[in-house]
Amino acid sequence: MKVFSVNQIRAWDAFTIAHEPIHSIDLMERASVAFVKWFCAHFDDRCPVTIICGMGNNGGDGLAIARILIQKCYAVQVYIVKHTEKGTPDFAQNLQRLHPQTSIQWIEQEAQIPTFTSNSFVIDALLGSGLTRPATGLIAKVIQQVNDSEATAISVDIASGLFADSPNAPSDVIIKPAYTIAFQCPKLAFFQPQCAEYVGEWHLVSIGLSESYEAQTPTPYFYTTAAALSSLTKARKKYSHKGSFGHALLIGGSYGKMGSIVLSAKACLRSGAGLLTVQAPRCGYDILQTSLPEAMVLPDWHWMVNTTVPDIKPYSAIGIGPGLGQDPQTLLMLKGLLSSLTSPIVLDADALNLISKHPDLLHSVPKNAILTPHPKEFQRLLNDQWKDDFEKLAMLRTFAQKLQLIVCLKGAHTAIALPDGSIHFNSTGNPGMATGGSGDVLTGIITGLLAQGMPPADAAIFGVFQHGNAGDRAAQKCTQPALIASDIINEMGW
Ligand SMILES: NC(=O)C1=CN([C@@H]2O[C@H](COP(=O)(O)OP(=O)(O)OC[C@H]3O[C@@H](n4cnc5c(N)ncnc54)[C@H](O)[C@@H]3O)[C@@H](O)[C@H]2O)[C@@H](O)CC1
Ligand SMILES: Nc1ncnc2c1ncn2[C@@H]1O[C@H](COP(=O)(O)OP(=O)(O)O)[C@@H](O)[C@H]1O
Ligand SMILES: [K+]
Repeated sequence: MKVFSVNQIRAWDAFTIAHEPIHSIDLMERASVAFVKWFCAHFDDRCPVTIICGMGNNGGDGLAIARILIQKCYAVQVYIVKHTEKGTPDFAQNLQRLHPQTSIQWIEQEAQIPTFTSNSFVIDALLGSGLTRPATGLIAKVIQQVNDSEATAISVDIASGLFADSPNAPSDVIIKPAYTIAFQCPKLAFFQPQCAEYVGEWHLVSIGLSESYEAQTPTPYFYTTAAALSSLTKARKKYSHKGSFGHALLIGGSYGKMGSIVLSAKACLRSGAGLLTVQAPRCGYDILQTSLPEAMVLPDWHWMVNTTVPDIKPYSAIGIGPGLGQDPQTLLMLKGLLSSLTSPIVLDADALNLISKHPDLLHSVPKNAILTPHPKEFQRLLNDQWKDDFEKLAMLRTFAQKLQLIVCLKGAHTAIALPDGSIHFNSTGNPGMATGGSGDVLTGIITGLLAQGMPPADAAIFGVFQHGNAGDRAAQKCTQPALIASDIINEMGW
């Protein structure tokens, strides 16, 4: 799914209005009906609903939502903040459409701001994607009052005061909703850690905007959905054999850190690789052979760390990094490996940290190599610091484009930057996965997919998605706090 900027979303609305064709007031109705459908499916009519409206189209949505909820027997109180003389035409029309007996209160001064009770829902329709400056004055006071209350806030399209495509200042006043119900497509802000408390749990509702506009309008940003990946899962042919599914090589582990490479190795096999060889220091030989009899082991002559450049001819993909350590001899091995590469590679953890310490190495990383840093590792690779998450994203994009690499910046909504300048935000995964070893599992999965011949960009996007999916299934079984990396492996399968 494409992620559009506010300007593109506005053009998308206009395109739909002109080409469907549909009146803008009817499009607003469609949006409001979609919001109410979501709301009624989640909350019954026992709790009072307060709707706070601005005078733009977001406020117009709020008024239409009020009308539809009243028809459905919800107890609704409407407040309108008079922040301008004249509302938009669709706001005005929806105000007219409200039943004369609807309880409407205009807020023209601070004393008219209500207190919001803890058992109520506050539907936030003050400001939407038309935000041009931070919220101030009366609107900011209303937002503050909502945030100070214990009411459950639900934002229409986007939290009031939150910029969709650019960073807010830390002092900006923004609704902190429990939920955001966004129309048609997510906003860039939904994927930024710094916006988390201003987004809450977000859901998309379709309002039937033009499919042809979506298809023909370019954007660097995408949101990965299961539907978009369905063509990547292929049934195995009846006469296929282990040689049909590639031979992966994983290099990692060091004394005290053998668990990492064991986790990667298990995940690699579960991703469907036909054969797996693990190169590890000799101290890991018994550990690997015992814990994972399905894998072959290539013991390094060194007892504690990896030092030997492997003969890479037999392997269709290589993954290096989990538990690797940063011994000077390991560094030499990594240098040798990078200079002899012919197959696709995943670089993770200490392989990335070694490259950070020896930045010249970055230039021997081949095109389309997949790097899987968490934010700290990425910051070390960049040797630079970002001001905010939007700048981090821009830096990620430039880095991947300039070096022609695939970079999976891990975390909630892992951002996968491709050499073509696109960024793909993941839609699966949960905070239960914030536990040691989860990243090692991902390295194994992507290496296994590469070994089977999946193109690197697909392997990164599909692997990250399936890793999160398995993590979600695991969390459902054992709860997020109890989840450990092995549970992700046990839930793998697609
Ligand atoms: N046909 C459409 O365009 C549709 C629009 N929809 C709704 O329309 C919203 C966007 O509507 P608008 O573009 O009218 O934008 P808003 O409803 O966000 O209102 C912005 C208006 O307030 C002013 N404003 C901006 N920042 C302000 C601030 N900090 N303090 C006070 N006033 C401020 C702007 O100058 C503008 O006039 C979407 O978020 C969505 O809720 C939906 O109804 C779907 C269809
Ligand atoms: N809050 C979260 N939501 C979703 N996924 C998460 C979250 N925290 C961590 N993860 C995922 O778990 C993995 C953690 O990787 P990493 O930090 O490298 O861990 P480790 O080095 O311990 O293996 C990444 O794939 C990341 O996307
Ligand atoms: K809003």
